[in-house]
Amino acid sequence: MNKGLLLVLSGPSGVGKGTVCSALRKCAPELVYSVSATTRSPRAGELDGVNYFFKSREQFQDMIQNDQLLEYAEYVGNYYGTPRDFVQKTLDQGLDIILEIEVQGALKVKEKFPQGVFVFLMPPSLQELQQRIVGRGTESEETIRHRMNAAREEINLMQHYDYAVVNDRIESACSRIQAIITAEHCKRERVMTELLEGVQL
Ligand SMILES: Nc1nc2c(ncn2[C@@H]2O[C@H](COP(=O)(O)OP(=O)(O)O)[C@@H](O)[C@H]2O)c(=O)[nH]1
Ligand SMILES: Nc1ncnc2c1ncn2[C@@H]1O[C@H](COP(=O)(O)OP(=O)(O)O)[C@@H](O)[C@H]1O
Repeated sequence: MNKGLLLVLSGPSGVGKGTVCSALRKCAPELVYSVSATTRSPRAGELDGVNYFFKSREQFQDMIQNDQLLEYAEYVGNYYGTPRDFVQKTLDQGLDIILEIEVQGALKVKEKFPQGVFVFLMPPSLQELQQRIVGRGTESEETIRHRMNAAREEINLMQHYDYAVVNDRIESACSRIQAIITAEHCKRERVMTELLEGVQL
């Protein structure tokens, strides 16, 4: 059986990763979403096991020690990580899975899974990015400053990704990501066909 596609959606905080993922859930319901573990406190409305698995620092350290995370990173004072088993099981079932993670973690996944598809979500401008973070109203002024500094560094790492998608309009960003998924499936099917036909690659 063909393995599923591992899609990594990354980009600076506030660019709209969560929003685009929510929209993708509606227009691409066949995609499976990886739920991360984090030491950050839940925001209003966030549920354990749905938005994140909320962990203490000790619990998170245990997950690291027991090799339960595919990758993890410290981001603005908190740990975030991808539970490994769920990703592996989903791919083994031939299903596509999407990881919505920050840039350091994405680059670690790339080392382990170079066959993954790495998509960098870009803001239309840095000014618009700041407006989105401020507009969301979930962060203090100091955290916003940290996140904007992190964003500048993260955008510099865009060249390590397979695709850059501008999140100007949510629907457009979703369509672009869906087109990438379709193209990657076609590419893999073609490679498989050529291999089966004994074509020299
Ligand atoms: N490396 C890594 N980053 C993650 C993971 N889960 C979430 N993140 C990223 O951590 C950053 C902060 O997430 P969060 O506190 O929820 O803020 P928000 O995404 O800006 O709303 C974002 O860039 C997330 O994409 C994960 O499992 N691993
Ligand atoms: N294409 C867009 N146009 C305008 N606002 C957007 C767009 N995408 C996201 N937003 C807004 O930007 C803010 C940050 O989005 P969010 O999905 O939380 O970002 P991230 O998950 O990357 O941190 C939210 O208030 C969201 O409603």
